[in-house]
Amino acid sequence: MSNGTLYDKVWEKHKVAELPSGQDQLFIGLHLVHEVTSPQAFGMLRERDLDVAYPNQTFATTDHIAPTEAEKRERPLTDEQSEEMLSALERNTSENGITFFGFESGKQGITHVVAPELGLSQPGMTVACGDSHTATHGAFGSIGVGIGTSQIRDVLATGCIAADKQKVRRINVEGELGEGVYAKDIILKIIQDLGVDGGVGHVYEYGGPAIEALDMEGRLAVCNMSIEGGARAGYINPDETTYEYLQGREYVPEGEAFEERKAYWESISSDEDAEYDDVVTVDADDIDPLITWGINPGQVIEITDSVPHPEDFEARTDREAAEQALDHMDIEPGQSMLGYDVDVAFLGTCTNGRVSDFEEAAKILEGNTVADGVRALAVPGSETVREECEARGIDETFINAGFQWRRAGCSMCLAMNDDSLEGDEVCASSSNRNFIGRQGSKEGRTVLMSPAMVAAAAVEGEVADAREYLSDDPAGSASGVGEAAD
Ligand SMILES: CC(C)[C@H](C(=O)O)[C@@H](O)C(=O)O
Ligand code: SF4
Repeated sequence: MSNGTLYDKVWEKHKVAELPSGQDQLFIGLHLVHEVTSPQAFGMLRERDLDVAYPNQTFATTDHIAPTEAEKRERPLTDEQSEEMLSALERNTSENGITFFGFESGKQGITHVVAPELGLSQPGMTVACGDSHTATHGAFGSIGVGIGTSQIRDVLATGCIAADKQKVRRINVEGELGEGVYAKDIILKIIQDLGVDGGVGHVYEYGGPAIEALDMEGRLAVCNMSIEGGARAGYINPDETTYEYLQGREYVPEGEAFEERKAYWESISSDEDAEYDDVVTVDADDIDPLITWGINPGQVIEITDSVPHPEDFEARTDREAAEQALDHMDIEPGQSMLGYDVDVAFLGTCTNGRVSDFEEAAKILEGNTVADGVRALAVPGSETVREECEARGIDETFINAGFQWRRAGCSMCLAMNDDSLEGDEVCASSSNRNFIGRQGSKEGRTVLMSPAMVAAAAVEGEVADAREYLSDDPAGSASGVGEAAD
């Protein structure tokens, strides 16, 4: 194929058959499993006396229910439902010969953090997981899809799913990010431009100079939130950054085998003259840090802008959503989000729980302390991330600033463990969803932002512009930054 996209090529290589339904039977190369969505699927296999078809291509970890306080990891877990899910996963994986990265393994963490760092996610693969953020793995140039329970059953039993091929939208991110502006801001900007439903029926191919300039961790953050933009998956063509990242990782072959694999990886990249169903351009030069003001990730503004009026939206549904958001967040149209009081600062998740995220935040925290009354949580995305941060002394910066330094898991991203908002607390969060009730309290309020912005909010006790802390000019002020960015 000379004018194909990566999506076309990888799809064709994994297509087993066309089904009478019109869907394709797609072979899945890597199946990732966690404790929340898998127990029922394993149960279905057991009922039919079926074996797991490809145990060697299936890897499990525990993340959503994982307690993040070391002493709460003792078994049995105090929360009965969590203990049940965890024991079920342990039994299901050991009975079926599936590798499980549990607490004792030293590799436990969020599925979408663990698989990339171990080198399990590789270019040209199809990756499936019973989790909507499986798009994350597309950062390597793979097709990562979130699947439901019956599809988990299908992958376990046959290695395949029935799937609809999507259209491909190329998103060119031109220019260069300014200081204090990150991958998270790129994806929030894309969602602001295209909307939370803009990607429906599509996968997003991200490219252009600003994407190519991102390291793998930044690319993972961008692809992670494809689903928040409504896309079925999101990916970035593999390049030297990808190959360099992969080399030497536990599940990546070495030597000649690596070179062979690399030749395949290069062959599946989108061709220069690939045809797309749609092409969109975003200019990275113009992006200021973004923060959400509402209750979905599309209700987002640049920090230098003010909260919109419901009348600014054309569609009635958007106007109503804006009214509901203003009411829930207790904010007024036209106001700035700068100065919005924050009770909790939460740094972690499969979007921004990697070493570089903690590193960026630590630059802001160095020599500063968390504001009085702010509860600040740093939750590494995996135990490997935690150990690396500790080896480099990054944890010290957090602890000295007044953050709690925790063990790995999803934590307050959706509060399936003990980490939860209380009452109408406001949380400055590096996560990916700000839906009502998402962080464990119905009245709780979530403001999504980059890790650096979370750190600045923790120090100020209110939403702040992290760039003030990064300015070389010690006299640099918020207004100075604002003027420069206008
Ligand atoms: C619990 C899980 C199924 C869910 C998902 O699918 O994404 C969770 O990870 C989330 O982020 O909301
Ligand atoms: S960190 Fe959040 S978004 Fe990611 S898998 Fe866990 S709950 Fe889902």
